[in-house]
Amino acid sequence: MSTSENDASASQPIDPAVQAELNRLRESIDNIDAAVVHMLAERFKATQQVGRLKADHQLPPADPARETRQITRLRQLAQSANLDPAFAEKLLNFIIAEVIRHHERIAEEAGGTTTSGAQASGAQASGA
Ligand SMILES: C=C(O[C@@H]1C=C(C(=O)O)C=C[C@H]1O)C(=O)O
Repeated sequence: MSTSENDASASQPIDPAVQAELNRLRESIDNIDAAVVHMLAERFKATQQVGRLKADHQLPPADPARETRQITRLRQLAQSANLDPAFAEKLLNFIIAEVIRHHERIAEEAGGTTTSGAQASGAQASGA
């Protein structure tokens, strides 16, 4: 899509008031995106520690019962925040699948088992 009518920068100038509003909203989006990145980084720091703890004590990388509780809770939070619960569930499954990969790698490096259990891939299979 090189010269599309959908490309605002390629069409006629934008009304300055509209441009100002767009800029204001985009600043807010940029701040939110930065917060999401920082919060995810903190979450992964915590999950890496969980991964090391599990590897040290020969616990499996995935905990499907915990995942089920989290998904239930997150769907409820999403609903009360007017966010699509299905989207919230997909996002959490996507993140958890990555965490489990990290835990498997940590266990492998520690010389432990890589089996994460039948439901461990449930996070991946159910939409991530
Ligand atoms: C972080 C953990 O390990 C895995 C990852 C989870 C997560 O990212 O929230 C939840 C459950 C586990 O499958 C944990 O057991 O708490």
